Amino acid sequence: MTDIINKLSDRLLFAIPKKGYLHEQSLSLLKGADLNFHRRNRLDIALVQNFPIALVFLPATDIPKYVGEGNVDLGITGQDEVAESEANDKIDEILELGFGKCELQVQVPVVGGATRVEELVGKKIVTSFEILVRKYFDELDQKYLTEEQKQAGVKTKIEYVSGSVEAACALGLGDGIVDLVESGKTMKAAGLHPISTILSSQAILICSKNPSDLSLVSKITSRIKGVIAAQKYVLVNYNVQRVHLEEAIKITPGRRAPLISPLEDSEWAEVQSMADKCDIAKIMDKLEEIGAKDILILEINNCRV
Ligand SMILES: Nc1ncnc2c1ncn2[C@@H]1O[C@H](COP(=O)(O)OP(=O)(O)OP(=O)(O)O)[C@@H](O)[C@H]1O
Ligand SMILES: O=P(O)(O)OC[C@H]1O[C@H](OP(=O)(O)OP(=O)(O)O)[C@H](O)[C@@H]1O
Repeated sequence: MTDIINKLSDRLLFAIPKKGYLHEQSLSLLKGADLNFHRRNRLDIALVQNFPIALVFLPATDIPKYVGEGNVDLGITGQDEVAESEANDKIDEILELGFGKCELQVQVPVVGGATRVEELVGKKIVTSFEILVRKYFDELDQKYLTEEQKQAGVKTKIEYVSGSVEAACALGLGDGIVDLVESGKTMKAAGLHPISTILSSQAILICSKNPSDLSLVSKITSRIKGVIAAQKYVLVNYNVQRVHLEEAIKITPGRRAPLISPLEDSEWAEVQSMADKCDIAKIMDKLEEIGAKDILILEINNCRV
């Protein structure tokens, strides 16, 4: 351990979620960006072999604090965690990473629960997002509590729990909860439904205000951008009769323009173009309709766009 710590000076410190939803995808981003490291068993620091970078594995919740205070230069965490740590002004959000997408929602029992969020004012809410929920209900309290209630010191009570928030209503701990929702399966299984959304979140790359090596931050950022773009796009390759080329270009306009190459048969051309992965089924249907042949969809390993 001490030998690693001695090697930390002069290295850019990059915080990675050590477990949970953001862990695996953060590791695959590092792999795609070709940051090679070996993490020794149970050690939360790993030196990157091909860059002067040290990875520090920390809970996603704590990463905004470390980056905001400048103890760590770069980090991956959720937008929800940055907001909950009130770190928005202390860090720079460099890049949305496109994973860890979820919503922070106010949820109540389907049977017998409140129907509107105003009905929860003055009651008890259970959450792991104490700060955000306090702010959210302070505004509602201001708006919906009567003057007499305010003077009597009535407030919506926010109760912190560290996990399994969805169990709170059934156990009688709260009248509603505020928790993250992705597929909605956890919420549904607990007999809850959402009545309001406080924020939408995804994983982000954040940077301290004074990173130790700005040019290395830019380099890592553009590598990570390349990995994300490669996941977003595919390469479409097909042959089409020249009489249909104009329509083909409309279907696959590419990011700048498609590459058109002549074929031995002068009535045909080969077209190559980048396309959004999520549109690909529709694009293939349309290409078939204009008689395109030999349509190939190729994964992109990495790119700079
Ligand atoms: N179901 C989910 N789908 C997508 N993203 C999620 C989901 N749950 C959490 N996240 C994102 O991952 C971040 C970390 O949440 P997670 O529940 O994995 O925390 P953890 O590291 O396991 O535990 P702790 O809350 O103790 O830090 C959240 O702040 C959020 O940005
Ligand atoms: O909408 P879903 O796809 O069901 O995902 C939402 C669940 O995921 C997270 O919990 P996690 O698994 O991290 O466990 P936790 O309850 O202990 O935080 C979150 O707190 C929800 O409970």
